[in-house]
Amino acid sequence: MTTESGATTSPVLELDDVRVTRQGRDLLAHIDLTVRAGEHWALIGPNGAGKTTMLTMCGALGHPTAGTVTVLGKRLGRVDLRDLRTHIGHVDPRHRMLGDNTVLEVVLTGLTGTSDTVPRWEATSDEVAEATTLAGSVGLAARLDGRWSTLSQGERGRALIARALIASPALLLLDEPATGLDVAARENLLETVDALRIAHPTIASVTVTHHLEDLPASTTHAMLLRDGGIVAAGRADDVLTSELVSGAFDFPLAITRDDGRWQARRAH
Ligand SMILES: Nc1ncnc2c1ncn2[C@@H]1O[C@H](COP(=O)(O)OP(=O)(O)OP(=O)(O)O)[C@@H](O)[C@H]1O
Repeated sequence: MTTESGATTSPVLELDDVRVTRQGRDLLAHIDLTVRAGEHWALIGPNGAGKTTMLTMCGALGHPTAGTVTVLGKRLGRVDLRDLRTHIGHVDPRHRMLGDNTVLEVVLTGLTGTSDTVPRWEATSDEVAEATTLAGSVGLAARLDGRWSTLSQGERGRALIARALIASPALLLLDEPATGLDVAARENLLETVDALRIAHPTIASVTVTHHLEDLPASTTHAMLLRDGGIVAAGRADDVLTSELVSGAFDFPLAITRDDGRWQARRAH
């Protein structure tokens, strides 16, 4: 992103020659990534390519075996992981809620960074107002009192996005946000993501998916991963081509983009 003065903003997230080795095997190697404010990256690759491992590094949930991860100029390893995480909103549809809290309570747990309400912690009236506004912005205004156990998968996904946003993160990580959603719920979710990117223009995001159909139209950049390595990375239209995506999935695919959205079919 370029500011009005023409200066390029400093990166929100930087991975420099990252390697992750587990049980003697490289799950990721030679990974470089720079994400700037206002950029929305898609991380795409087949099963086992290393997407989740990479999101773990982006989210400061673990240390790389080699290389560096820097979030907002702070280097992982030099500062406390928990400090870095306060700037990162991580939306994982497999998120486990401990108690059967209401949507409003779930959104407020984004302020305490916990998976349940904290005893004796009470939100201020401003915080409750903000949580209410955010729940409304993801289409949950009528479900504020709805309990987690009664929410649909799509509603849970949207509640988790509001939960992530309440901490005003610089970086939003979305781990397969459309998984398990029916087509209407997916379209609602993607519209929500597009809208929040307009409402929060400086936020940066990284979204993991196997399906190009699950990418919001507001995606600006993409990285293709295969076997723990980068196949291609850069502007979405340069990376999400039939040739490069076919290479990443080792399968002949024809990629089209219509009205901002992508589609992948077998190439004949
Ligand atoms: N702690 C670990 N120890 C050993 N191997 C691991 C560990 N975590 C992940 N792996 C392996 O690393 C590879 C990459 O896993 P990862 O979950 O990052 O891939 P992915 O691209 O997210 O896959 P999927 O699309 O199936 O979710 C897989 O082969 C997985 O089995």
